[in-house]
Amino acid sequence: MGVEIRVEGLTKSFGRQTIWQDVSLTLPAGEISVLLGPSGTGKSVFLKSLVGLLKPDRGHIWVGDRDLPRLPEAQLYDTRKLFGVLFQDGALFGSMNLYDNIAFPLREHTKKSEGEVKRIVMEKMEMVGLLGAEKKLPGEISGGMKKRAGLARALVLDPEILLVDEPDSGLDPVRTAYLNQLIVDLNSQINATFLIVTHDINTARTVPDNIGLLFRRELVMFGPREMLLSSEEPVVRQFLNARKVGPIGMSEEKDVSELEAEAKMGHDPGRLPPIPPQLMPSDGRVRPTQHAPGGWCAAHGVVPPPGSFIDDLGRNWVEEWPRYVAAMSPVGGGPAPGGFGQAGGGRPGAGAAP
Ligand SMILES: Nc1ncnc2c1ncn2[C@@H]1O[C@H](COP(=O)(O)OP(=O)(O)OP(=O)(O)O)[C@@H](O)[C@H]1O
Repeated sequence: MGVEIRVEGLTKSFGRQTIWQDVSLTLPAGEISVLLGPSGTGKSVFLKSLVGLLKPDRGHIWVGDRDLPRLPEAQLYDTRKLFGVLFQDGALFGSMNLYDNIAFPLREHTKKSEGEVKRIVMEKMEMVGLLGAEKKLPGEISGGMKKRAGLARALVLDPEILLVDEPDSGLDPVRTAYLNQLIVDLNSQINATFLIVTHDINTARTVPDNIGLLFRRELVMFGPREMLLSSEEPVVRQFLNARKVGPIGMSEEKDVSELEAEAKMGHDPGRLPPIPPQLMPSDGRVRPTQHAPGGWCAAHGVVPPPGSFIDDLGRNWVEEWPRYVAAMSPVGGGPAPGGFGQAGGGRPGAGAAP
C-alpha cells in the first residue's frame, strides 16, 4: 500500500504571477511528509496540482509510471481515485448528514450495494472516532468533528495517497494534538503516502517523516525530519523557530537593508531547539516506514541540538529504540508482554502530543 510520488521541475503561475517554480521532490511511499511555508506561498496550489485539480505550466508529477499532468481525462479520473483529500474546511455538504457525506464518494464512484456502502462508512467512521454521529448535520458539529468526518470521507475509497490541507486550521492546540495522533494512527493502519500542509510547528516537528518548506517561489528544502530540524539554513531556522528575525518578512521576503540591519544588531534566527521524539501510533506499534530516532543525523555526521530525542520521562530514544523495536512487532503483530508502549506512555512522543 502507498505509492511514491515523484515531482520534477514543477512550475505554476496564474497569469503573470509565478506561484512556485522548478519544484522537485519525492514523497516516499507510505511515509508522512509535511509541507510548510509562509501564507500565500502556494501550498494549497501545490496540493491541488498533485491531485490534478490544477494544471502546472511545466514539469512532471509521477504517480507510479503515470505522469499526471499529461494524462488524458479518462486516465486522470482513474488516477484521482488513488487520492483521498481532506480540504481545509472539510468540504462537507451542509444539507447532508455525516453518513451521507461520507458515503458520497462510494455512491458516486463505485457500484457498491447499500449494504456494502454501510459496512465501509461505519468502518471509516469508527477509524476516526465518529461512531454514533451518523445523523448529525455538519452545522451541528465542532470543527474537530468536521475534520474527522472529512478524513473519513477521504478514506472510503481506500486511497494510496492522502493529502491533508491544514488539519489544524480553526482548531485549538489540544484538538490539533488529537488530530495529529489520529493522522499517525491512520498512517500505521492504511500505510498510504501522506502529505500534510500545515502552519503548526508542533505538528511539523513531531508528526512527519519528511518536511518541505516553500519560500520565495521555490522549494527551499525537502528531506527527512531530522535534516530540517537540525538545519542551519536561515529560512528553515526562522520558520521552525517561529521568529521575526530572518529572511521571511511581514508580507513576503525582507530586503537586503533590513537583513543587514538585523545582522548589525547581532540578531539571528535563534538556536535550534532539541529534536523531539517522533509521535508514535497510539497502540505503540512501529509504523512500517518509521525511521530510527537519530538515524539521519548519525548517517550524516550531524550532531543534533542538545536534549534531542529525549521524552518527557527523560529517556533517550536513540538508545531505547533498538530495545523498543525488539519488544514491539510491526503493525499486524502486537506489544510484547511486559514490553514498552503500555497504557499511556512508554513510547516516544508520549506527552509531546497526547
Ligand atoms: N485559482 C486561482 N486563480 C488565481 N490565483 C490563485 C488561484 N488559487 C490560488 N491563487 C493564488 O496563489 C497564491 C498561493 O495561494 P495558496 O492558497 O496556495 O497559498 P498557501 O500557501 O496555501 O496560503 P495559506 O497558508 O494562507 O493557506 C495566492 O496568491 C492565491 O491568491
